[in-house]
Amino acid sequence: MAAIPAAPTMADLGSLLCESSFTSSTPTDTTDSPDMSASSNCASLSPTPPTTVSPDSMSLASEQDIPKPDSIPAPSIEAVVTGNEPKELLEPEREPKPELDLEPQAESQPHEASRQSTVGADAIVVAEQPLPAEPPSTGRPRRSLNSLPVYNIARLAGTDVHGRRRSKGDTVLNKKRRTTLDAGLVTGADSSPNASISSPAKGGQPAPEQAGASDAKRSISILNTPKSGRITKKSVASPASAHLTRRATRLSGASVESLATKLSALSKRGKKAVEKGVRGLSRELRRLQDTNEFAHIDTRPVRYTVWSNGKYIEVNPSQPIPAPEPPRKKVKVDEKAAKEEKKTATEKQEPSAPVIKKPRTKKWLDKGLYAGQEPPANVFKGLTAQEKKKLAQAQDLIPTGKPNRVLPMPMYTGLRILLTERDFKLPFDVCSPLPPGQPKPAAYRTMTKNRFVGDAASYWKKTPHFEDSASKCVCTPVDGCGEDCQNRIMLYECDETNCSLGRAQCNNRAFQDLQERTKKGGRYRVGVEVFKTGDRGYGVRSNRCFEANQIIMEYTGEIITDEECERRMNEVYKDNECYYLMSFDQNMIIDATTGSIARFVNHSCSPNCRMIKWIVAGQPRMALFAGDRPLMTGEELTYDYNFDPFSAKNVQKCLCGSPNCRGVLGPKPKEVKPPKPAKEDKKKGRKRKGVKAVAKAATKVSMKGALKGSAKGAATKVAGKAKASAKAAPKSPTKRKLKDAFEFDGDDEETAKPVKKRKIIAATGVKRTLSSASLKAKGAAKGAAMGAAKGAAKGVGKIKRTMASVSVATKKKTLGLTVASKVTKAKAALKKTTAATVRKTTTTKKTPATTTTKKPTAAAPTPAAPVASRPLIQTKIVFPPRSPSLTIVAAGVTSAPQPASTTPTSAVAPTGELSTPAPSASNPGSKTSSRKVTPSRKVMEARGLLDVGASPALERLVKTAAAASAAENAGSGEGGEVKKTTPRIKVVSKGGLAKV
Ligand SMILES: C[S@@+](CC[C@H](N)C(=O)[O-])C[C@H]1O[C@@H](n2cnc3c(N)ncnc32)[C@H](O)[C@@H]1O
Repeated sequence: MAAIPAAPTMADLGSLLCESSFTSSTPTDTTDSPDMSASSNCASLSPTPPTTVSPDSMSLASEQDIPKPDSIPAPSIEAVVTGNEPKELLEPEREPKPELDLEPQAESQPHEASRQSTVGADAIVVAEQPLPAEPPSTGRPRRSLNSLPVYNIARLAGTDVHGRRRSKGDTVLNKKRRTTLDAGLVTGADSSPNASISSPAKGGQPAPEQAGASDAKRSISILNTPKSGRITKKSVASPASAHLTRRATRLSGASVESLATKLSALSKRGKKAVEKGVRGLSRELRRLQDTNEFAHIDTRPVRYTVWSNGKYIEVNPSQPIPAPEPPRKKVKVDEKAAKEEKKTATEKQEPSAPVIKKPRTKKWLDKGLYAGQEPPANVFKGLTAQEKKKLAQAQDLIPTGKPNRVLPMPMYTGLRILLTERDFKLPFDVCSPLPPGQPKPAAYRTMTKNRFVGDAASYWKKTPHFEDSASKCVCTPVDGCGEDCQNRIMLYECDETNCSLGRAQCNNRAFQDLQERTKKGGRYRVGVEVFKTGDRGYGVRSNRCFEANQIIMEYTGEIITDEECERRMNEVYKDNECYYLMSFDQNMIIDATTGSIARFVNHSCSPNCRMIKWIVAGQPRMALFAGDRPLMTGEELTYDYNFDPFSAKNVQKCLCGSPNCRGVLGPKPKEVKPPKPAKEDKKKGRKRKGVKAVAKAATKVSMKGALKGSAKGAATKVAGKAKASAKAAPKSPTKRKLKDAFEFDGDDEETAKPVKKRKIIAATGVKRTLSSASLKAKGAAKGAAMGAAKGAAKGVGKIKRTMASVSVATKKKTLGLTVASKVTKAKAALKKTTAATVRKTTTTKKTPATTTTKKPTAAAPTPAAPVASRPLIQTKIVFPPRSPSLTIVAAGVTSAPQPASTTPTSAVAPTGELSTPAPSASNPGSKTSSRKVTPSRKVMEARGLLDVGASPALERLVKTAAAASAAENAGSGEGGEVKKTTPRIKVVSKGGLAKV
């Protein structure tokens, strides 16, 4: 029978709709039931459009037994384009039982929703039950079947929303919407190939019908199953369901032909009918065609309608869908705890007395930043004598008694800052350590206190310092062991045994301060930390601020003898790259290989710290002190090693980076520049007027006289020696060995020889210099009237100045020698001193060294008796020969003074070199007073040693220096004007120790 494609057939529309808009909602699971998967289908899904609008079964029936469509009472399976079809378009309504709503699953397949919107309708495939065994013939001509209104234009156009059935309360739509098939529940039905909608086949339908029904079932199954889009392998594999599979694929994701395309395939009449319906839509509605609402896309979750064991179970739509419960965590509940909780909960529930909440009152800080720190009742308490003096003068600073509650100054430091007129720095007390995780040096044994090893202890006990440190200073509470404290000058720390002042008044207790500061520990109190430098291994930095001259940390280690040092160098440390050996005292060395972190302090040619040796309670101790300027947080701490490399191969390149870097770790080769400073000095001297100028001139004359006089030999010996070496150094440094270039005379006799030679040369030079100088000093011959001794003394003074030799920074009352290493000879020490002090010649008065009469030794130009004598002592010691590889860090440990913490000295050379300590007055408390033997003020003034009107402090200074020089001479056995001075002074002369 030929197909009549004139009118849109039911199958066409069904096909169209099935293809375009439906997702399956079959009660069966195609995967579970292969039969079912292939058992239902929309008849119209057949690729070939059926010839009739009736379902396939019908068409098949009509094809086979040619039943008249009219005679068909009801199709066994009817594809209905649901909606509110106009009655004239609809078949006489048959109540489908059950009804399978093929609800589009907009949620899961949005693209289908869009297709649906295009088509604008849902479709319901109704499986009518029971199906008649034989469709009764309606008697209607078959043609009339073509015009059966089996499609719903309104539905297609999407206007069925507003249709009658809905307005009449028809809930079909709702049912449809909420109908889906629960695969799980249908499983039972799935097991039966004829279950559910396959029931029509049960009726023993003829094979074709059965096949058609089965086909329809398959179609439905495919359409309705929620997994229709996911065709299982089984279904795909089945050739019978191949086309279904394709359909399903198209349904699930293939592009859909537009409505117009579909319509074009319709017959004329069908087209007209459809177009009529579409045209009938208002423009607004047409615009809304694509909306979900228009397209009846329900985005609500799909409820399920189930078929269970052949029964249709309708789910109550009003029943809310229970939200899927999250998997419960298994919590171990302690029963007891649970019971208690219950109890407390019930107790809480019991009505209790209403709690009245008190309004909170804010607590205000009413005393400023330093709340709780009341100002001291007595503002003078805790101040030094000098500070008290100042405060008494500065009435403004004395509190009125009315406490300042606004923003008080730091209670115990503010006044000090004001009194010392120091700039207030913010933040002054802030500790800023390095963050954690810094590289750390290899583990080493630390030692917080020095320990004598071997013979070192007995060596020490033999030294004069051991006894002398007990000598009391004569400071008064007014001075408070300031700069003039004899202990301070001698570098002996005050304590109860050698200082009559109490702790509060004495400012010469640096090591005690250090101990108090650090005993509680903590980074701020310690104030320093090791850090890794870029190119010099480890170093030490400050993590807080330090005042100028403040003690920072102690250099501790094992105190060993020179012999032991050598042994260690040769045996223990022979492979070491770094040595932590510090020349300490005569025949004593501190080995900090086991020691404090001070050993990591690096060298700088412009240091910001000093390493100074002190005698504390009769024990030698060494500590790092801040230089003459305060140290800021984060600065690397350095001091001048005055490094003794001992041989050329041990010379290390200096990487300190300072502008005046000497280039190598070692003493400064150009330390002494003989003529230039002298010329400058002379020029400066000529410019002076008044008393100073006269004194200058007198000095020149006296020098001349001294040179001519009988005492000239003695006076010029030392000066000449120094001059010689100074001259020799720059002359031909390349021709000489490094040692010589560095002015290391060595400890043995071999090295002593060249010194003598140089001395001779130098003496000539000095003569020349002096003679030329004296010639220029016209009219200064009055000085010749002075005695030979005086002349000699003055001559020495002049020589010293001319050759940039020793002078005293009298203005600051500090004097002494700079560093001298254990191997540095007296001459080297002398030159060093002169180099430091020559820059201060403008303020130089008279050198106390001039008190020496006949034969000033190398110590003569260094007036600070105890301090100056130390390097001399060292130089005279004959050290055993060292291994050439021996490298010792020889630090300048003996020269710098330790000024009062509140009154920092400023006697520092512009280059940052250490200043020389000032000698103090003779110690009246000492066993052997030097008062009797020191020249009187008048004598010194007459000799030009002291300016007229000089301060008593300066007078004391010069006296001490003079005494030291005299002692030097006395020790040398050559006699002198001053025979004895303070018993602490021990000088060495020609290899012998002598107590003066
Ligand atoms: C006492 S140690 C100082 C701590 C050492 N940086 C360390 O890491 O252990 C002395 C050695 O440090 C090095 N050093 C110190 N200061 C230096 C500088 N300015 N330039 C080059 N090397 C320096 C030298 O190797 C020297 O022998």
